[in-house]
Amino acid sequence: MSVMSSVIRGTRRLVHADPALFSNFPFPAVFCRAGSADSLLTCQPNRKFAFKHVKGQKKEQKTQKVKPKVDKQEVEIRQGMTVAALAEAMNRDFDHVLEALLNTSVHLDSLEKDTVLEERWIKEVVTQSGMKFRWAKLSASRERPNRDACRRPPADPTLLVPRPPVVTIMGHVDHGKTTLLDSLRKSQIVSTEAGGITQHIGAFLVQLPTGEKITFLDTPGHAAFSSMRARGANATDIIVLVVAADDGVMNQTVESIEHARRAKVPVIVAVNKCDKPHADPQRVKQELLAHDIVCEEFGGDVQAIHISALKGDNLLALAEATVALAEVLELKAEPTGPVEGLVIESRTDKGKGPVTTAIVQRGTLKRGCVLVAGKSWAKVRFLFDENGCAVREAGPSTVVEVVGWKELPSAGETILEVESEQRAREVVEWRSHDEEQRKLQEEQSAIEQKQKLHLEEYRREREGLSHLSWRQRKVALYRANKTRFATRPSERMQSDQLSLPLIVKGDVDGSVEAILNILDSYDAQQQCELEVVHFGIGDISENDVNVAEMFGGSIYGFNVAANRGIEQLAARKGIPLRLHSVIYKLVDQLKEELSAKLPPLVSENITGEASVVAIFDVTVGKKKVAVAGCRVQKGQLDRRFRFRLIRGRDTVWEGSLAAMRHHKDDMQTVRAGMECGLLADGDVDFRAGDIVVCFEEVAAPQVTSWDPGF
Ligand SMILES: Nc1nc2c(ncn2[C@@H]2O[C@H](COP(=O)(O)OP(=O)(O)OP(=O)(O)O)[C@@H](O)[C@H]2O)c(=O)[nH]1
Repeated sequence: MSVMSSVIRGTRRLVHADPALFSNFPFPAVFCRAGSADSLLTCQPNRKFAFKHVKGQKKEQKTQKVKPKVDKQEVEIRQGMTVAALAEAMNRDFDHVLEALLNTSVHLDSLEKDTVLEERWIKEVVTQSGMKFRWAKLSASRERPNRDACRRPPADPTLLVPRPPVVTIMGHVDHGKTTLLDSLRKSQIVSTEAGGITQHIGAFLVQLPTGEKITFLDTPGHAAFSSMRARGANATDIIVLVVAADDGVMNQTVESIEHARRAKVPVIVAVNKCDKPHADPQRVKQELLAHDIVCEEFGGDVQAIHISALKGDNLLALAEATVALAEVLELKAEPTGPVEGLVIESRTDKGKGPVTTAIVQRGTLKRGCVLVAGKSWAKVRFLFDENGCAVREAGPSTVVEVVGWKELPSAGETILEVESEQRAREVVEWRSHDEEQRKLQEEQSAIEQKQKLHLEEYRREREGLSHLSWRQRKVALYRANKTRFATRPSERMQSDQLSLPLIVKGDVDGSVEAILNILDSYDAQQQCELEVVHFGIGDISENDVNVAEMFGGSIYGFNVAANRGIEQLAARKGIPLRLHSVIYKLVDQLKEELSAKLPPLVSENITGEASVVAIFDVTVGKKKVAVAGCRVQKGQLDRRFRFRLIRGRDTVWEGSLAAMRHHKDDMQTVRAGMECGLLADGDVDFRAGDIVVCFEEVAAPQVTSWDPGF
């Protein structure tokens, strides 16, 4: 129960009080009647209540005014303190802070232990409690010396050695990227993929008969994974743009060209499916001109190789073109010194723990190296190549799986080698601190903004109540706020607004990111709110089910499993558990779930129209009522349906009929060309010349207006 409500409900009864009487007390005071004697109940900082007789005690009050100052308790305060932190700093409890804010504009019932308080309220609580505040030496901690790790300056050119190109294959869905990668590494990935869509970034090394090497990154083709592709492009030296010769330039072909341009990466065109009867490689090259990809035969510098990924035709020519371009680019890196690289993908492996696919960009990665990436660090325990074989080291342009991370770094993070575990901890700690400070500042300004709005609202509310006494005003405000309290997060489920809280789980970081990116496009909040309350990597856990239960939400998993126990738990709690391995099926089901939440759409089906020809008065019981004599002009009138009376452009009545007759017979339906008498259910002022429309109300299921684009 809130402090305010406990006050009003009489736990501490309010009687009239003159504020001047207790202006000297360190804490808001309230009067109450204790037994028969009028007593003043003051709430002292130590939260013990002291009773003092009011009658004839002016002398005593005067004495109090000149009381020598006692040493006030000092409270260390800082920006962004939560209610709990302030209470702890004051050595008081949560209720004490609430009570200190009782007569302020702060909405007490919206305060939780972890609510961040505005600076002036922190000060208010301290001074109201008869204490004094001292700013904590926050600035010292905020201005901590930067202990971050960063990339080294460019290497001395004499230390650089040639390195293999890192190549990303991009292109429109189904144009043959996976088949091309598959042919290049002679494996069978395409047949094992769920739904035929590549799900995460892998990588492998191709060696030409002449000894040159190429590192290929395997980038998913589906639209949902575009951020993953963009990341691939950023780690890449060359992009092989696959365009199907029978299909030509499509949306994602253009998107891939844009990625390449943004990342300033040169392109080689692989005109694929040239074995098909309707293949037209010339058309592809012409269409590419419109996107500033000018192939060599049109006088440009972009190589275009005609291939058949399926049959393996001309793949060597493609590889040779890649190596030739790499030579022009003079790709070099420094193989010594601290390692620098990039996380291409990250996932949690049941046996190995947090694992990343990483591309080495500088230095040579070895077992035992200490790495940092984002806010996690690793002492490299194992390195594996694309075939799952353990390797001792990985030089520039090599992609390896790194095992040994303490936490899972995110895809796209920079990997940097540091000298020791201690240094890694220091970097991670600094980054966490830095992020925390930044978050705090953002939160603080958001809170201040919110509180400003609250204050304005509060002032507006008070303006209307200025004629009331202090006590009446409090009661009125309390009553007015009751409705607002009813929509606190915990009670929001009772509000009219439809909502679908979601828990999203995925196998790898990139999958979760892809799903969240799709959810970002959700724009049907006015129909049903969609709120991701929790997301993460890994199989569905008991915690996920509990969170879903708490929020009344559904769990969506992508490429993850739920064991029998979890399934049973979810079923017992009535939590929808939706597991998918194909992204568009997941989205389809989400759209279905959203649509199912919407109320049916009621539409009107007009069945007939009649014109009012004359009005007759008939007696029903003792009452005279008007019957409209009509001629049906179109369709038919049906007594069971609803009717509308139209005069000129206005609708003057809408409702049901009490009776519909043809001559003396009660009719269920009356068709076009027939005459009938209509008696409305209720008083209706029919007039000759009015139009009567009969319509049926049809309820149809509503479909969410959200269109994620596939
Ligand atoms: N005839 C012919 N078919 C091909 C060729 N390359 C790919 N295909 C077929 O085209 C279809 C799509 O190929 P994928 O390799 O899955 O295409 P993708 O671009 O990787 O597709 P996503 O992973 O969905 O982005 C498959 O049925 C392949 O067998 C080719 O050179 N010739």
